[in-house]
Amino acid sequence: MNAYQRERDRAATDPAGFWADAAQAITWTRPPRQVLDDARPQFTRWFPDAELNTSANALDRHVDAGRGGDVALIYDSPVTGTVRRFTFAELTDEVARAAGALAALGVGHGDRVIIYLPMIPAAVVSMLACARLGAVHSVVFGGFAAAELAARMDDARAKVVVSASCGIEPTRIVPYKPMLDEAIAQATHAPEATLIVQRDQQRATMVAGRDHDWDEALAAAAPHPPVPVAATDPLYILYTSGTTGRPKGIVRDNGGHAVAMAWSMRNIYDIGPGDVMWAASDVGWAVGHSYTVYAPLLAGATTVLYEGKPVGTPDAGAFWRVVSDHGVNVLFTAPTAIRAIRREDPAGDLVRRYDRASLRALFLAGERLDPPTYEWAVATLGIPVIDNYWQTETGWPIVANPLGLGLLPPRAGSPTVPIPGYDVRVLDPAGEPVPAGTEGAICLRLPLPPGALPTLWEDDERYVASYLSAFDGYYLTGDGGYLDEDGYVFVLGRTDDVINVAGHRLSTGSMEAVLAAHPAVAECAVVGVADPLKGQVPRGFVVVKVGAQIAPETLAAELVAQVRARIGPVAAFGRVDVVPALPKTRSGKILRRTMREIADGRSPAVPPTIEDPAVLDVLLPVLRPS
Ligand SMILES: CCC(=O)SCCNC(=O)CCNC(=O)[C@H](O)C(C)(C)COP(=O)(O)OP(=O)(O)OC[C@H]1O[C@@H](n2cnc3c(N)ncnc32)[C@H](O)[C@@H]1OP(=O)(O)O
Repeated sequence: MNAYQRERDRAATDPAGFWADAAQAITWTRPPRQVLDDARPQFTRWFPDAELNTSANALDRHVDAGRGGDVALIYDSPVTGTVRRFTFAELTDEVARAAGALAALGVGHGDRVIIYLPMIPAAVVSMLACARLGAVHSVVFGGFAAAELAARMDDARAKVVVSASCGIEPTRIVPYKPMLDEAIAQATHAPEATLIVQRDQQRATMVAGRDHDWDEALAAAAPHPPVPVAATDPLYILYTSGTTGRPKGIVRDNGGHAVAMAWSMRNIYDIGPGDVMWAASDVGWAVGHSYTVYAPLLAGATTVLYEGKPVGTPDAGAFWRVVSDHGVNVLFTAPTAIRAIRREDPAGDLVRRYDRASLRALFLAGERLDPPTYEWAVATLGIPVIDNYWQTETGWPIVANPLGLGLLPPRAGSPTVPIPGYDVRVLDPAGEPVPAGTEGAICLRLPLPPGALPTLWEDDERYVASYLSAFDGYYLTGDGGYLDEDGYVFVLGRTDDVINVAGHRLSTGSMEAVLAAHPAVAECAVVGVADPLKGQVPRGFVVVKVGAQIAPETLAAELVAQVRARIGPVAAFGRVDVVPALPKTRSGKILRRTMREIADGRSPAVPPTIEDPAVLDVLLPVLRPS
């Protein structure tokens, strides 16, 4: 029996003992006596009687252990030409002062703080400052527009927003502050105050009495000590797209999260004190939360915060330059980033230009890892390339090849095996496990392990309806796939209308809501179609109202602009076709899956309940231009 099998079996047969041992990696202000509270099986709570502070575990603990001079955070920003290193002592001091500044604005235990920032140190600092106060942060990715930001402010009822004057994209300055002002104007629960990082590239106009300068506030603040919180208290809310337009507020607790992060660093990513981990994901995504901010610091490792892109800042060698400059041991990114690099540097000339001796493994997640990208990375880098499958909801890998426990033989197309703590089952529509090799719904037998979502923010009902109601006793991932006879997991893709664009999970429903709001649109559908770079991109199809006087190209341009303005550039919504009708079932359900299959060049599954098959014949040349 190998180390993986031993850990997997122990987590399955003795979860309390397994996670009690894992909890030893954390410093508790009140150690757990109870590991698992399963009294309400749909609402498992981990370490229900324990107390800790996550920020103290990520920072102060390492300073107290004499490692204050070790580097905690490297900020590398090719877009500003800056590299800055923070030791654990310096980062602790900065975070304590940021916590003091937030406290001076009235933020305390349980209050919500929205963080809308580019990839600058203030993003990491403000997340950890919230954690220090026992406040709940909610980071919103900068590529979302004002309406999306306002929706999150309202749902979280945020007291304070931390933001910046601008972000810096390779070809333009993105003014964040006007977007924030617009969101505050739209929100029904406007925050009481904001803390704004003024960047020299574009300074922001401040609203007197509401907006406070980040640098000045931190300089004036008294350092705040860590506040012990219940392990079950929320650490953060991270909104993610569901099938409807309304985002889901994924809740992460403090205790289970800290334990899961620490366990995963050692056993999956093989990272410990003194190592350098670089998760090249925006902190607005789950990978950024878990593996750019919390997990490396909890493990006492150095993390890299990169304000740049895989290509264009300045070229496709950027990732290997960062690896070489900072001695990165493990790089974690999304397949789309590797596809972008490969497209510009197919022969790997730029890869070979840099010393990558430190790099032990490349982890990839966020979307399906297509075989050509995997094979290119293996051949070009000559190190293990490890697919890992998880979700914003789980916060850490469900399926991976656990480097720290000893790599298992990889199998093409599989992210390998379920991680200890996750009981992965594939079910048929009746909820029965299917035989090996048979496709079905990928589900997780309850309870979910520590670190996975305990519920949705103030919405237990939606949590149950979204994830737990399809099959009694199981969490529904929303992905389809199969297990092979050796338990390797194969993930085939979403079974609902959620799409994945460049590793960003997006709702087609929210895009359809924007299209439907146009006065000339009678009906619409948005489907995700295959894209060689981004994995998927959304395509819109609209039917105009009888008598609407608008040229199709004008309507299309207006709709593209409106999706960008309402959802943001992250949607990558660039194409709308005006069509005479949409294919539907007799009960009126639009056949989005059939449309997607045609657009992707596959043989479409046309249900016998289709209302008018002739509609598909008319759509064919639009969906699949020859
Ligand atoms: C396992 C759990 C999870 O799945 S967590 C999610 C994991 N996913 C990820 O980490 C995302 C991976 N993807 C990426 O990091 C990016 O897509 C990479 C590969 C770096 C490419 O970035 P980029 O060239 O900006 O393309 P994109 O498609 O992301 O951007 C689309 C438009 O949005 C813009 N944008 C992007 N970031 C920001 C930002 N922080 N602030 C403001 N705007 C932003 C981009 O400029 C781009 O705009 P435009 O359409 O070109 O005008």
